[in-house]
Amino acid sequence: MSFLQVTGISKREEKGWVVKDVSFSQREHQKIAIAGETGSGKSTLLKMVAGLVQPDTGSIFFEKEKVFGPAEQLVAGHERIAYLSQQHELPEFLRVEQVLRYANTLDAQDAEQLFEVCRISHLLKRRTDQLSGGEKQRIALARLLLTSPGLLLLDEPFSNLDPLHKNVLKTTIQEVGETLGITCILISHDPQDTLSWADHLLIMRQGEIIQQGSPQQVYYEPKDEYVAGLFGKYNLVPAELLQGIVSDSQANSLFLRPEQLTILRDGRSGLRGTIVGKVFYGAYYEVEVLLKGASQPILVRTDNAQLLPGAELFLSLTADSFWFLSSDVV
Ligand SMILES: Nc1ncnc2c1ncn2[C@@H]1O[C@H](COP(=O)(O)OP(=O)(O)OP(=O)(O)O)[C@@H](O)[C@H]1O
Repeated sequence: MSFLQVTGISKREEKGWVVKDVSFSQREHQKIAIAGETGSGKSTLLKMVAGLVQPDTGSIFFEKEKVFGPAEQLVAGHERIAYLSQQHELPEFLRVEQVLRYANTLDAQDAEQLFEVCRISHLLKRRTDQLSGGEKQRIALARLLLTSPGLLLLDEPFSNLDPLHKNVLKTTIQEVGETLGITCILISHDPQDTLSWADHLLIMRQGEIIQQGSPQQVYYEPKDEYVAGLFGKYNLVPAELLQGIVSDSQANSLFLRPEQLTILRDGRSGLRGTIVGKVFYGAYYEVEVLLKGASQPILVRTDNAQLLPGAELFLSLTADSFWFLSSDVV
């Protein structure tokens, strides 16, 4: 049996199913991220895994033992599973070291290492009302880790953090896995967080897991436009524009991320088009190209600052393989 085995769990509230027949498994040290639109059931799923919300059906086994819900035991939760919520509440007007001392189950050396990993060693003498949001979040994380969990569940840990604090916390979470050997599941809205960190992604919609796979699979081969849109911009090139370029095109449209197209200024082959718009994003430009015969422009990523609206060009496809999607709007 897996490290974590979730089988057929569901949760119903007044308005209907919030989580519906969800099953997945996790190996020790495997990094799983959950993505999905707001209200798709991500937090409820994670709280059921933590033993904080009672599932209506199904079972959760962690390290071969059943995880009981709050209706099945006196104190909600599981002592080896830690859940870091979006609202990181710390007791007020205490020194950080006092807050941490109450939670500590580690010896002094291990606790010190943990404070280093969480980058809070310099904050121990501060009072909890003298901390930034990012510092509070790292202390709340350290407080959970002091209980030596085997599984750490992170529910939108980066929400409300500025880029600087977010980067520190991202590095911290990376090191929590590597240095302390703790297995994590992370919920995040931001594709940058999930794609770069996870080994495996679970995509939720209306309480169900609708796709799962590696970040590369989900990013380049999304099941539908809902999944595609969760991970950034994309193009659907109609099959009729691809004749002579992609031989196996079906009735569906070719799915391409903006970086899977290359602009050839002096080309003679590929998809012919005209630049109709251009936006600067710092590290790159995004140009809108209206293909010959198309009604909607497609997006192409480039670092060429010289390309201006009105320029005619050819686009070559740099995708390793082709992925087709129905272009029906979901
Ligand atoms: N205790 C509850 N009672 C009634 N409805 C609930 C309860 N908890 C969650 N819901 C509803 O279930 C749905 C899923 O909520 P959940 O918080 O799990 O989604 P989410 O994907 O984590 O959303 P977000 O990204 O906004 O945090 C929402 O429509 C929410 O309003």
